[in-house]
Amino acid sequence: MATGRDKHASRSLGSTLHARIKRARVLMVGAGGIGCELLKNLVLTGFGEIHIVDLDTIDLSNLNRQFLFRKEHIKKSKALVAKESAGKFNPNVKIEAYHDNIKDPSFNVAWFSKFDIVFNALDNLEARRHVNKMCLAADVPLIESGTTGFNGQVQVIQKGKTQCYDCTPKDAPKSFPVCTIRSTPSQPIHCIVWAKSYLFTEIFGTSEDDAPELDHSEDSENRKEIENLRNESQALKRIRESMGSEEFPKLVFDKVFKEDIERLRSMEDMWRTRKAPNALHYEDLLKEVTGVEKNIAQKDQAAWTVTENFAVFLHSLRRLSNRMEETKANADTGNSSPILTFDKDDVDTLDFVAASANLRSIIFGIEGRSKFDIKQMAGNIIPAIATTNAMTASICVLQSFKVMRAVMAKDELGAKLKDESSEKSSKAEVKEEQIEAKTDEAFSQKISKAKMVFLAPNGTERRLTTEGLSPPNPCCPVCSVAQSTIVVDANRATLNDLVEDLLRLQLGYGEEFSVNSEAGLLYDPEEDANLNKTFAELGLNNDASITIIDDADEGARVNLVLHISEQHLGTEAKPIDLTQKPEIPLKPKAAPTETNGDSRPIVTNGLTNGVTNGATNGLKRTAKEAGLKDELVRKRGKVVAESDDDDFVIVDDANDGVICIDDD
Ligand SMILES: Nc1ncnc2c1ncn2[C@@H]1O[C@H](COP(=O)(O)OP(=O)(O)OP(=O)(O)O)[C@@H](O)[C@H]1O
Ligand SMILES: [Zn+2]
Repeated sequence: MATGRDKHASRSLGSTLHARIKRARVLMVGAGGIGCELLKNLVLTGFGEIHIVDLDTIDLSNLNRQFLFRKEHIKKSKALVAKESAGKFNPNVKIEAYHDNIKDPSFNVAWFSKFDIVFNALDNLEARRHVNKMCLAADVPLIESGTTGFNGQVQVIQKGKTQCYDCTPKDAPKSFPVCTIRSTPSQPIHCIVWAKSYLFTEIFGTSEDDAPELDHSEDSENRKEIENLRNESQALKRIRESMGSEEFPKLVFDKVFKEDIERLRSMEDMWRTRKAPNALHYEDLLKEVTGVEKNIAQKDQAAWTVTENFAVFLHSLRRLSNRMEETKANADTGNSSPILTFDKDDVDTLDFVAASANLRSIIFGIEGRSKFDIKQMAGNIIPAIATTNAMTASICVLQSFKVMRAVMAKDELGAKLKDESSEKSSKAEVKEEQIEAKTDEAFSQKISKAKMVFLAPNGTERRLTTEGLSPPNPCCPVCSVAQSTIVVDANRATLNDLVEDLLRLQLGYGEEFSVNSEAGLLYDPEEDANLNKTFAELGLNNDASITIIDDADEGARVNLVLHISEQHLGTEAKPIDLTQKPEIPLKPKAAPTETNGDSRPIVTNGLTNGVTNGATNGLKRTAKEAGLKDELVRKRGKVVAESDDDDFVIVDDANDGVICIDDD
């Protein structure tokens, strides 16, 4: 019988569901904007055991919405502080915190399978995809959520029953052709991307090729210009070597704001339909720079003049160069040169990018932007809205009740059928598989009540819409796959053993297929350099998985995911073997999923908390169409305790009203 602190939750949910929730073990990945809200909800609902994983530490800019954190927590682990703060709300809940990356191999399939539900509260696609994959492998339900500004989204994912995170394509990342950025900018964003992904990285970072904003797909059409641009980058790299010297700022300035511009200007064809750029002159600007206000860089709302930009450029370049020199001097290993990365909250890097972007804009006759605007644009910032995170987190919990009901239905029916089968063993023997099928049916029925929920602005109001869950996409490269475990003696087994013996001989693969690890391609017919390497040399250790993609023209099979179980096998045994021969169905013919040509769905770059799934029109429907009931607030006293339907009732016992939220 629930008492005290449990009473409200128990009466709202019904004592059976609430009792199960108290025994539930859940995992929450990410303790940021959504995570803080979600953890508070989970703790107050009474989920018995909550594990939190977050790799990050608390930053000043988190405090406005991540309310479990205070000023004194800055630089401390998000996971640990979230545990401390939320633990105080309900001492009956056990919380475990890990300051770690969820992709760490210690969080393996066996670890994931210990949870009843996993909640994603992440901000990037890569981590989301990883958790999606792990939950599929461990057969644990996943509640995926994301927000961008006023938009929020929650998706329930269950292996074999619903779409997974990768069943639908994601929006392509925002990128620009290299030539637009390097030769023919026409908008402020082009100059900002140039300053951040080209100039800054060439001088202080690694290489421009790493920048996701740069799209190289049109390179072959502009071969000559791309060659010129490559030479320019090389020349800039050489200038980088004189960092710290007196003439360094002038060398950089003359290179990128004068010489490169004069070269571009000389290409008359380029400027027939565009305004030609005008180079800037260092000496002219230097003469005027003494007149610039000292604190100009702090005036972040104003558009700076050319001289003001020049002053901020010089000053930030000096600060960044000094930092590089200091890091170099303090570095233990003298060989590798230090690098800096752009961070919107690192004022030196922001000043440099803002001033450089504006100087380039001036050259190309493009309107300048304030430092404040550039911070938003360069940081891909869509402001995080605390209320969106709070609403989204609460929807996650409402959906988790439906999942828990499905888990309960399965458990209860399973126990009942097992009892029956043991009691009346000879007469009404219920076979193991029949029990499995029946309990699975009970689970499916219940989980079908879960919904995909969208939150969107509607004028000055917020609108919630729902959509039924879709079945898995039969062409999904992540969930519509065959899986198996292989035992591997990692020091003896080579990639060739896998390709020739296991895949070709035992499983009948033809010529056209590829072997891929999380890190990328290991083998295909054109890439055979790794064949003689052992699994150990390739870093394929225990719990890693590899994906075999069948590229046969006819009769290609679905992707095969092989989980590695590392074992020392005697020298007389094969160094690699299957534990069980997997059934690998053929790929369906029609391919409804749009892909980018390498069997991976098109992806978003996961801005802010990254709305989870771009492929829906759910936001366009009205609340009525979506089946939302008008009557959100009901009369006091209508308590749905012990009920098995899907009404959620929040009961306020203090005689001041009962609010009943029907989320069907
Ligand atoms: N691979 C990962 N493993 C563990 N935690 C992760 C991983 N990737 C992201 N996270 C965490 O997910 C959380 C996402 O929260 P949120 O989107 O609010 O991000 P933030 O960095 O706190 O804020 P913002 O990006 O808006 O400045 C962050 O705390 C982040 O550290
Ligand atoms: Zn899928």
